[in-house]
Amino acid sequence: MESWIMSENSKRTFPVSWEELHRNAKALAWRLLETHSWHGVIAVTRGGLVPAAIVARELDLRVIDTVCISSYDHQNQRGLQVLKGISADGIGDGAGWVVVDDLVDTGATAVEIRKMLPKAHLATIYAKPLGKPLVDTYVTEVSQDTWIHFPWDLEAQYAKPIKDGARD
Ligand SMILES: O=P(O)(O)OC[C@H]1O[C@H](OP(=O)(O)OP(=O)(O)O)[C@H](O)[C@@H]1O
Ligand code: HPA
Ligand SMILES: [Mg+2]
Repeated sequence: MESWIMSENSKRTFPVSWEELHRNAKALAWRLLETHSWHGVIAVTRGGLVPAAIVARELDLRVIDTVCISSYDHQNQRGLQVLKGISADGIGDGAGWVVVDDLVDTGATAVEIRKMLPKAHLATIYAKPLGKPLVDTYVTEVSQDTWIHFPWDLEAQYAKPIKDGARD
């Protein structure tokens, strides 16, 4: 179930459950099915790994490559590092390939992917306004001041009652 909380740094916080992530990744697969017949999936690690697995399963794609890009330490953006480029042969400019990431925020990662794979189709589950123009397909837009917490970064724990100010 969706819920919104304000964190200490006054960003909106949007925790996403496994179920919601699965549902949204399947929604992304439906949109991609309508767009094209794909050669394969390129996952942007690490956040794109789980969404890419779900998309690959739904579209029956068995060829999966990764690009490894890192630019945040928790919520702090720093210099973007490309840790690994494309590995598979024959991907070329990316035409016919779908690149899957969990979200686009400022768009810095998407810009880097466009440099590597100018003709690839870039798909994310979530999109914030700054990065939205850089992706071809996404499922859900959230505001720029929202921080999305993905299920792999969460654990179940005690939550204060709403009356005590924990939630909106
Ligand atoms: O649009 P941007 O401002 O570039 O932000 C989006 C990127 O940031 C996160 O990755 P991160 O660098 O945190 O690495 P991770 O996927 O390993 O968590 C996220 O998974 C996207 O790839
Ligand atoms: O909102 C976000 N959530 C998780 N990782 C991120 N990386 C950039 N923005 C985000
Ligand atoms: Mg990432």
